[in-house]
Amino acid sequence: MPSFSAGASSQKQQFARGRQLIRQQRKSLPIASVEKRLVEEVRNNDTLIIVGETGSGKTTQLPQFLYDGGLCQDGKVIGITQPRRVAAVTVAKRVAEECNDHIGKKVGYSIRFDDSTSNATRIKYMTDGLLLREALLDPLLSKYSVIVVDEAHERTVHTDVLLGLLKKVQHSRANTNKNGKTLLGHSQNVTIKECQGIRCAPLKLIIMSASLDAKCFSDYFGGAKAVHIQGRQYPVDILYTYQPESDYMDATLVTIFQIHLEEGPGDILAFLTGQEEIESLERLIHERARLFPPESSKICVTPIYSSLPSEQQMNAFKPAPAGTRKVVLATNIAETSVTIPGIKYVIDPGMVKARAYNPVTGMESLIIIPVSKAQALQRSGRAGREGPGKCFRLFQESEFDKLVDSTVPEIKRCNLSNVVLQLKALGIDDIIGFDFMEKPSRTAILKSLEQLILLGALTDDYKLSDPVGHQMARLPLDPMYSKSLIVSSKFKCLEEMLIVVSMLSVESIFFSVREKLEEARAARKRFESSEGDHITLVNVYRGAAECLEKSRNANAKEKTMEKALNRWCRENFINYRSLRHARDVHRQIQGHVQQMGLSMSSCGDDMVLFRRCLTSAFFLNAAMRQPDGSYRALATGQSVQIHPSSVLFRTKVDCVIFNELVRTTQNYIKNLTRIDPLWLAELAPQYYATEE
Ligand SMILES: Nc1ncnc2c1ncn2[C@@H]1O[C@H](COP(=O)(O)OP(=O)(O)OP(=O)(O)O)[C@@H](O)[C@H]1O
Repeated sequence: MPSFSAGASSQKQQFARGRQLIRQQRKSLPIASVEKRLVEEVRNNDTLIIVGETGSGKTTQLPQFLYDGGLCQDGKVIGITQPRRVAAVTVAKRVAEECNDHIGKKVGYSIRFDDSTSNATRIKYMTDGLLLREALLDPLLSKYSVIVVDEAHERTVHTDVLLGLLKKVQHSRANTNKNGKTLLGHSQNVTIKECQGIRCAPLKLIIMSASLDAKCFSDYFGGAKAVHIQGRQYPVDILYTYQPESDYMDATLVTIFQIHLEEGPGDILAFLTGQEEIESLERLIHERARLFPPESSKICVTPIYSSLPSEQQMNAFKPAPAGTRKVVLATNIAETSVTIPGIKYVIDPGMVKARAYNPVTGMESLIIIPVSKAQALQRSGRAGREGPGKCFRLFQESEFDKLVDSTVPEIKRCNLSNVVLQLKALGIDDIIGFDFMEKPSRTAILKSLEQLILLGALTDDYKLSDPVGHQMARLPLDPMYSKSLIVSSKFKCLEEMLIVVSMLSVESIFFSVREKLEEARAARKRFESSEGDHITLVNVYRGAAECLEKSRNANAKEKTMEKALNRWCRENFINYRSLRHARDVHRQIQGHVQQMGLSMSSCGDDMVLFRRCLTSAFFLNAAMRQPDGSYRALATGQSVQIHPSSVLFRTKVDCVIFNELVRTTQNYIKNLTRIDPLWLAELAPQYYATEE
């Protein structure tokens, strides 16, 4: 059938209709009626807390109001931080569209490894982690007139550090105004020097969310004013189950099909806890959908989770093909801020994967726990954004009442090494005395200081070491991974370590399907190394690189090469999405290490050298086999088991290093490599050597 395109005049009409629609939508948002008042409040208060229902227009409208109200004079920028990359990108694109402009001009976004701003950008969406990094170079954040910390209720570790830092910056800028000279940190010369002589207008700070405890934030900011925006755009019906659900995955599957068969048009958004759950549910949906007669309406599934490459994440935001119902399977990255077009139904099983930390042992792990009331509210708020919606909570109403109001701030349940390293790099020396909104425990801070000294990032008197500490602070990675790259450059195996760090930053490189378990096992055998998972991952990455090299040599175009890689992945039961993401991360980190001047080198087939290097980097995560067959983590004394996904599962190696501890029914260690226990004292004498 021939395809037709609209003529120029009809295109113009369509465009005008689109603009008209956006204008109407903006006008109908609850926040629109209080525009003047909000701008006034921001003028009159240096710090303001804004609370308003999900979808009331806070994230997209407030920055535009402030821009129109003249708060970007003198080329200053309004910065809006988001806890998640996907929100920063999609909201910025929407606001650019509302401003009838291209992204990167008046409105832009900046996230790690992806900057879409220019000198013309006045409204800048970014992740909170990125603003922290900017503060390393510009301690007064002098280009910003206003900073909006959005979704502050999430209390991610970055948000909490940022709040403490912004409080300090506000104070410093006020003082700079008076004396023309200020001091942000207590001891770092660079910071003092850079701040001298800069005169900045006071920094306006706005804390925003649909579900935050305004009093708690107001107290922290010296009695800051809180403003409540009334009203929501569309109603969302909340439905609960009559009975408790024992298997939330199965309950989600059943609910998806119940909606598909019984409810009117509209897309579905279901929240799961991680990539593995999402991929397994995706398969189950496809299997069940095949049982329907071919003429019935179709389902199209799009996953969205943090380790999915950005352009694949964006598929969730595209409309489903005509006659199809879109089912978005998401982790909590789609829980706040985002508007996914088409979504009318939300399914919330009420569970989330969260970080947990034991400050005494210093061990961090991931556990699946019930969501908080604030999270449940945010999830239901993803419906009702373009029309009335429904939220199916897969638990009883009485269970909802038992949920905690808000999640324990991440800063209280994570390893603080990264936070401490960043604060040190910002010139803040007294970590225990730092004005955190909620102080992490003293034990946790001391533990991380100790870890950073052991990793060589801090000197014995708690100063950032030169060059290692400074280099580690520049890498956007967990300190242990940053250290592994620096160490590997000395061991002359940076190439291999770069692969390992990239592959470890994605979930589930291997996959298998129930009907093809044997085939998958055989395929995996081709990559397996009896030395452990790290070398196995290197083998997979190199196998993929060889496949790409072959098609490059055959002069294939980029698209054809990707297709060949996709095929190779399928044949080898490798997760194509994860591998692509790993290649992406690889490219980005490679850029960083090259900038730092680390020399690229490969150990070739000398895997003893590489295992020694792994030992030297991850010595804090070593475990020894016990007579009963279990393992004991040497740093913490915890009893652990090898995870069934490891190539070393069911082997009897004496000593291993590992990268991850997962707590389910027991403590499992994942991503292991066999090492010689004698290497520990030799390569990490600061930790293992005993006095003679
Ligand atoms: N990408 C988009 N496509 C279509 N409509 C959108 C889009 N982004 C926002 N909207 C519309 O703008 C409204 C306001 O969105 P906004 O993100 O500003 O609300 P919010 O108050 O910040 O919500 P939340 O607290 O959930 O982040 C949405 O409810 C929706 O109607």
